Amino acid sequence: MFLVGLSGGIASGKSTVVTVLRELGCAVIDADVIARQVVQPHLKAYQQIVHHFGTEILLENGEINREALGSIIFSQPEKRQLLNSITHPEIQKEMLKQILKYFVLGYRYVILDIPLLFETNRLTKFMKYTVLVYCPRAQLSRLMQRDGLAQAEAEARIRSQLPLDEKRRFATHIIDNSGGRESTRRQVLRLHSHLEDSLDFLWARLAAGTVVVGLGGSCSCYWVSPRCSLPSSQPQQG
Ligand SMILES: CC(C)(COP(=O)(O)OP(=O)(O)OC[C@H]1O[C@@H](n2cnc3c(N)ncnc32)[C@H](O)[C@@H]1O)[C@@H](O)C(=O)NCCC(=O)NCCS
Ligand SMILES: Nc1ncnc2c1ncn2[C@@H]1O[C@H](COP(=O)(O)OP(=O)(O)OP(=O)(O)O)[C@@H](O)[C@H]1O
Repeated sequence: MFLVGLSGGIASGKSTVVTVLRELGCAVIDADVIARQVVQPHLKAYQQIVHHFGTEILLENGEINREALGSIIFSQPEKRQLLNSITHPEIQKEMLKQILKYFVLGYRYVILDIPLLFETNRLTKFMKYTVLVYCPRAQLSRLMQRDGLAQAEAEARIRSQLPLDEKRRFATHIIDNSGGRESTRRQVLRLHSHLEDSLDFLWARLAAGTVVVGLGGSCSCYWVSPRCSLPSSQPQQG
């Protein structure tokens, strides 16, 4: 199995791209969703956040007030680093669990939607491909419209991340989401064909097979070969 990192800037269109990839049957792990799960009350990250940011960032029901926490961290870089240092290790642990789940299910590749993939660049070395969803000109207006933010607030959020033009340098593939949704969809279809055609998953399987063959003898060869010959990205039965 190989990993594909998908990233972009805030409101650059990652979720829009992921929706198409999911329709095509791809396995996608969404770091934003996991980031919400790991701060549920009574989990370790939640307790650390309350300890450092105080009970002022809680809603009446005890959950984290994301709007209040967002206002703090997008205007104060040192608080943002603090929040990242609390949440990112928990997010990465959960991502690893989900990757293993898809591996066991037989997926040939998994797409990891990670907004800060290029900022926390130690993750990129695990990715076979890195895809950037790019739309520098439309980003600000889409962000303001989607989240109902004033221009200054939206600009602060964009500034809290590496500029899209710098991220371009790290990406193996670019999806330009500056135009209409149909143009983006066509680019996603091309990316999907490329991933489906990729034989990189074979190396991991052959390596795993070699180890099993070495350990277990001839029946392990049978375990390796049928899976290698199946073309679909979908989980393979049996
Ligand atoms: C600050 C929080 C509470 C705001 O929550 P909210 O529901 O308003 O936004 P949401 O989580 O949907 O994030 C929206 C986008 O903001 C950007 N963003 C989120 N956190 C960060 C951050 N620490 N630094 C820079 N950009 C960020 C990303 O582009 C993300 O896609 C939340 O984003 C959070 O807990 N962030 C820290 C965890 C994190 O780094 N998440 C990003 C995925 S690794
Ligand atoms: N090609 C497009 N044309 C017009 N609007 C678009 C296009 N792509 C995305 N949008 C809109 O722009 C906004 C941001 O897109 P989306 O939510 O997919 O970005 P995102 O990168 O997942 O954002 P975030 O990381 O901040 O959650 C949404 O309101 C979406 O409907």
